[in-house]
Amino acid sequence: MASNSRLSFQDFAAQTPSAGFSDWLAANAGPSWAAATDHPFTKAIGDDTMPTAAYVRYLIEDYTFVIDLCSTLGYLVAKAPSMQSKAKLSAFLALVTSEENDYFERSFAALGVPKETYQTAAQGPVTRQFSDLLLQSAGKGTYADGLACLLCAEWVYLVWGLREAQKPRPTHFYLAEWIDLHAVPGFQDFVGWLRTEMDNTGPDLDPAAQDRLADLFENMCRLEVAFFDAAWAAQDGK
Ligand SMILES: Cc1ncc(CO)c(N)n1
Repeated sequence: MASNSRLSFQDFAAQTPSAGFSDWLAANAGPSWAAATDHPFTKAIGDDTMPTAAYVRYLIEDYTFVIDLCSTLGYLVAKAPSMQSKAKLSAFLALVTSEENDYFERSFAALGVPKETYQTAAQGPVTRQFSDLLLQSAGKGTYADGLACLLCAEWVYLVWGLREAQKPRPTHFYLAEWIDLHAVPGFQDFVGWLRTEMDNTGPDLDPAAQDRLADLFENMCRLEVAFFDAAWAAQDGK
């Protein structure tokens, strides 16, 4: 929705007093939010119907994204206003650089992707846009700008992860563990904290800054969709 036709946070909060700033961001992103969280790629993970070539394409792109995600978290640790916020963000950074990195290494080994390939892969156009948006927002924007982008990326993954976690786990460990990484209580807590942090930060911003965050969040949703599409849509060809 263009910013001139969007429901302002003030009007949203007046209509829905129980909702927070993060609810406004997701509601504003409407169709893109739904397309990202319901993407067929995510359902194929849980249904164990993922074509191997599509998952390999996805994982190689995602590893380049995750490296940039770690840099983004570094920017946010620097900009976070309190020790508590720095602790939450750096704990997540520690997890991504250890447990999640280990997941990638084991998955690439199982899928026969050599180290040289995934460590030096050039980003495709969608991943580059995606990483640029995250890095620019967190690096050059305000703490709230970077937070809005990170919230979108992690919340989208929590929503599909929790939904797919209700199905029996796929047999391939790299599919099963990708669901669990995004559905375990620790990840639920982190996304819950991101929402609370956004809910505490957003309402005090001026309306122009609030609109900027809504644009960032919506653009992130669109890029999440494009990211899944890029791995998924090419599957017939390869
Ligand atoms: C594209 C993308 N978005 C979000 C996440 C969750 O960190 C991820 N791994 N990849």
